[in-house]
Parts: sequence; structure tokens; C-alpha cells
Amino acid sequence: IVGGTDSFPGEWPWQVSLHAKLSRQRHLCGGSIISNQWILTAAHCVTSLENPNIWRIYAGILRQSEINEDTPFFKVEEIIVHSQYKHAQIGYDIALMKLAKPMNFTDLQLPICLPSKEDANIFYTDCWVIGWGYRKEKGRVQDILQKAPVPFMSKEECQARYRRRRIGDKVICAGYDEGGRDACKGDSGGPLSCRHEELWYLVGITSWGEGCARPRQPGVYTKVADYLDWILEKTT
Ligand SMILES: COC(=O)Nc1ccc2c(c1)CCCCCCC[C@H](NC(=O)/C=C/c1cc(Cl)ccc1-n1cnnn1)c1nc-2c(Cl)[nH]1
Repeated sequence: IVGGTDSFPGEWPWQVSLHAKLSRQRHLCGGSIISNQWILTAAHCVTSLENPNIWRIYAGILRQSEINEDTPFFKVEEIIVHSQYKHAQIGYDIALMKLAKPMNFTDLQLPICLPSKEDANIFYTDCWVIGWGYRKEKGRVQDILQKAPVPFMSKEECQARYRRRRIGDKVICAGYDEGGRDACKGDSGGPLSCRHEELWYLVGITSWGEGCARPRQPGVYTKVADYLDWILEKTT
């Protein structure tokens, strides 16, 4: 996250850190708890790493330094990538990870609400992008979970900013024309969380952008409200 601040313990209890253990283990992406057995993340995080056994999901943590060989993690039983996914810039950048065992909810690990279909066209005004990603384009994974407020941007405005690309219809853009606050490397797969009438909703999944926090280059997020049928089909 560029231009963010430290989060507090329990502030974003749905945020998880997805680690993969290949030769060694490291944070790869963010994800969101949507039920006691399902994590929602970005397809680009898991494609080419679709073997469930290499994944370790850490929930209820604020700091990456809380993770060591003794830290408990959730094993993954199944990974479901959207069948139409090809590249993040094209869209369908959404995937589900089924935990091997249902998790117990605590104050530090809780699900976030999925938006309802009626809310698909709400112009949210209180949205935050969260993650342990870089604070600048040439950076490194952060220890303390970062948060940054990002304003919604209309599809039209977003398409005008990304003139060389066709901005898909099932995406949301968020960011500042003057730049300065945005997601960055290591944040993808994580939530764009929006507060609406006292509840938090998973409005977007951090997907891609042209650089980090550059002026007039907003972040592009998978629009979760447009995938509710897919999520329900795959999780029930
Ligand atoms: C110590 O451990 C580490 O350093 N881990 C570790 C650390 C970092 C990474 C990995 C591992 C690779 C994950 C591979 C799959 C994921 C590959 C793509 C992914 N993208 C993003 O997270 C954000 C994109 C993004 C999203 C929005 Cl909304 C706006 C601007 C964005 N950016 C534009 N340019 N940069 N960001 C990424 N993530 C990383 C990189 Cl490197 N790129």
C-alpha cells in the first residue's frame, strides 16, 4: 500500500495473508474471509500455483513477523479459479480457496459481508485498500498491515485514464487523480473494503494498475457484486 498507515489489531479481521511454500515460504497475496471455510482472492495469485498443498493461509495477524514455523495456518483443500480468467487486465480476476477445515471465528478472524446484487451500483464513499504490499514501486513487503482510503472512480473516468486498455465491465476503479495512495506489489488478492450503513462489504478484489499511486492511474479491482452468482454456485 502506497500512502497508507498502520492498521490496528482486529481492524480488518477478514484480511488474510496467503503464503506459498516452494523452496522457501513467503507472502504472495492478500485474501478475504467470506465464510468459515472460504477465502476469496485474485485468480492471478493462484494461477500456476494451483497445487493446494503448497499454500498456507494466515488469519488473525497484524504483522508478518508474527509468522514463523510455529505459527498456526489454514491448509487449503481446493482452489477454484474463474474459468474465463486469462489475464488480470482482461478481467475475471477472481478465485476461491476452500480451507481443509472450517475456521473458528474470533475477534481477530471474522468474515466480511458480500455485497448484495441490489448494491451493485451503489457509489460507496468510505472504501479502504488494505495489505502488506510495497509502499513504493521498488519496495518490499511490509511488516504491519497497511490501510489507505481510496475514493471510488466512475467507469467512464477510469476508461479515460486507461485509454490504451479496455476497462472491463466487471471491475471497479479507485484512486486519486493526484496519485499518492494506492495498492502496490503484494497487495493483490486483498479486499477493497467499503463501509455502508454500519457494515463492511467486500466491494473489490485488488487486481492491477499501471504503476503504484501514479497520478491519473487508478487501481483496478474485481467488482465482487458482479460475481455473486459465481461465488454462490462454487461455495454451496
Ligand atoms: C518476501 O515476500 C515477498 O516479497 N513476496 C512478494 C511480494 C510482492 C509480490 C509477490 C511476492 C509475487 C506474487 C505473485 C502473484 C501476484 C502478481 C501481481 C501482484 N500485483 C500486486 O500485488 C498489485 C498490483 C496493483 C494493484 C492495484 Cl489495484 C494498483 C496497482 C498495482 N501495481 C502496479 N504495479 N505494482 N502494483 C504482485 N505481487 C508481487 C509482485 Cl512483485 N506483483
